[in-house]
Amino acid sequence: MLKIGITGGIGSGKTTVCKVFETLGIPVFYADTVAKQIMVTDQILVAGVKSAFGAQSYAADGSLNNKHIAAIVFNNADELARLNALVHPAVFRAFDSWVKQVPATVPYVLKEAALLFESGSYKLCDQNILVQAPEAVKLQRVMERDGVTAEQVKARMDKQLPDEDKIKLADQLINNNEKDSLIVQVTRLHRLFLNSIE
Ligand SMILES: CC(C)(COP(=O)(O)OP(=O)(O)OC[C@H]1O[C@@H](n2cnc3c(N)ncnc32)[C@H](O)[C@@H]1O)[C@@H](O)C(=O)NCCC(=O)NCCS
Ligand SMILES: Nc1ncnc2c1ncn2[C@@H]1O[C@H](COP(=O)(O)OP(=O)(O)OP(=O)(O)O)[C@@H](O)[C@H]1O
Repeated sequence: MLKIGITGGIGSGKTTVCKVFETLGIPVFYADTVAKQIMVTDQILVAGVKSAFGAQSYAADGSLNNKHIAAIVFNNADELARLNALVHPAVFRAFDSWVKQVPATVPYVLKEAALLFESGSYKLCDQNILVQAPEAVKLQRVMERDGVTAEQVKARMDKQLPDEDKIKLADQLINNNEKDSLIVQVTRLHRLFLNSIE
């Protein structure tokens, strides 16, 4: 079974692209979602996050206070590195366990991660896809989706590797702009991955 990494800057549309792969029966591991789940369920991680970012990192019902943590880490590179060092190893382990339960008949799986290249996890994948979109389109999409300001989105964009660097590490590109069809591009890659294992 092939492991295909898929990434893209904030608002590039990587989750949207993954939903198209899911309609073709391809299982997707959503690293960002899993990261947030284990930050609530893994008690060692919970203790680490509280110790690094304060007890306010969690609400009284135990849910994650995303806004509190985001306000700290996206304004301070050292704090972000501290959070990444706590969370990323646990996400790597969760992916390994997830892959083991995928039926052997499945030809390939996708690992969707915002920080695939930055975290080094792309090295453990057989191929990596970069989803691209123009900066202005990404900014507008996230502002509309999350109800946040341009400055808040830019603070995250600044913490991610620029597309010109990601392109050098990617094996496949998907253009998620207003003119290229996602379905056509996903179908082409799906055939390519199936052919590569025949
Ligand atoms: C800081 C947190 C609490 C903010 O939560 P929030 O609900 O606002 O954002 P969410 O997790 O949905 O992420 C939205 C987008 O923000 C960007 N982003 C998230 N974490 C990071 C990060 N560590 N570095 C750079 N960009 C990031 C990504 O583009 C991501 O797709 C959360 O993102 C988090 O716990 N991040 C650390 C874990 C992580 O690195 N996740 C991403 C890769 S596994
Ligand atoms: N081709 C498209 N046309 C119109 N809207 C789109 C398109 N692709 C994505 N969007 C919208 O843009 C927003 C961002 O897309 P999505 O959540 O898939 O991006 P993402 O790369 O996973 O973002 P993040 O890094 O924040 O997790 C969503 O509201 C989505 O519905």
